[in-house]
Amino acid sequence: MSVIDIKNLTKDYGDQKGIFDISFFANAGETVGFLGANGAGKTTTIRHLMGFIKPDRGCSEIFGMDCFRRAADIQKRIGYLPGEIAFMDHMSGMDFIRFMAEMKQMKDLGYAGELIDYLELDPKVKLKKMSKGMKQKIALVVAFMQDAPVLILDEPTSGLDPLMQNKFVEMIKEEQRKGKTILMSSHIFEEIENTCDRIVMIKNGKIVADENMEKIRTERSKHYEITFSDERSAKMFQGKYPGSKRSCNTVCFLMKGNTMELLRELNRYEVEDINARHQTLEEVFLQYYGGERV
Ligand SMILES: Nc1ncnc2c1ncn2[C@@H]1O[C@H](COP(=O)(O)OP(=O)(O)OP(=O)(O)O)[C@@H](O)[C@H]1O
Repeated sequence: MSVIDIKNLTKDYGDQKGIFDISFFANAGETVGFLGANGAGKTTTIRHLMGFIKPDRGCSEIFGMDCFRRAADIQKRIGYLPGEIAFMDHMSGMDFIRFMAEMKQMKDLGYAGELIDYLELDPKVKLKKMSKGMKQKIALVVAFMQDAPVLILDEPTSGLDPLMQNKFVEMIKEEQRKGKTILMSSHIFEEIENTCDRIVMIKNGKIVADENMEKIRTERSKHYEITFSDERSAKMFQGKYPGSKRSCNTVCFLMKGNTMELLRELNRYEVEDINARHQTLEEVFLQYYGGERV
């Protein structure tokens, strides 16, 4: 059953800006990565889901409720992390967390306390004195603290250092174990690769890909970089692998399967070095969806 359902959603800001005829869903317990470059339309879509924007056409639903008409009901049931956080600067982090807890009619702040400790956050500091990363941690606490069944996270790791990004990935894995439905926007492939079941890609306000992560993982090729002892061998080898690229003695190419055949071929040359790795998610998308970066 789909928990989040977006159907033909359109918001036209003019000048080809906005989102156009967007449809996708997130099933119960699924983590969907919503990937796109700056200005692609991620925040606009997410703000529709939160009921902040009235669509020009189409609709979005969460738990079968129309996101715009039932905004108040929906917001209560969603852990939301906004892309840009409008903080009350005079408050301390803890004041803000309490304020948000009251808005959500939460009584127990026990889980919020656990999250504060986990994220190594000092919530006594005034918001106006907090760095971007500290504010992002506050936003994460607010999004996760009510243990909501649905999490909608707009660029959740923005401003976090690598250590905290790893901690965030662990937080997501814990939520997945609890069966949460998660929609998470990002322009960072690695973040999505490590956490999501499915990837929806948006470009210039339109959905250009909707792929199962497992399918991408099994279908991706390996990237080989082979350095030969001399340029002549590199040229001969390159001739047998159309599509490969050569620079001096080194040949690079993508290949799926057929490792034995490759080893037999390499056996005929003097090889100095072999480097093999899986294609990154970014490379897979560039291969399938055109040469432009997302
Ligand atoms: N209220 C608005 N009025 C006019 N144009 C808008 C409005 N909100 C967004 N846009 C435009 O719509 C497009 C999509 O913006 P959106 O914020 O959804 O992108 P995004 O994918 O979230 O980008 P980013 O990664 O930079 O946050 C952009 O060109 C933006 O300038």
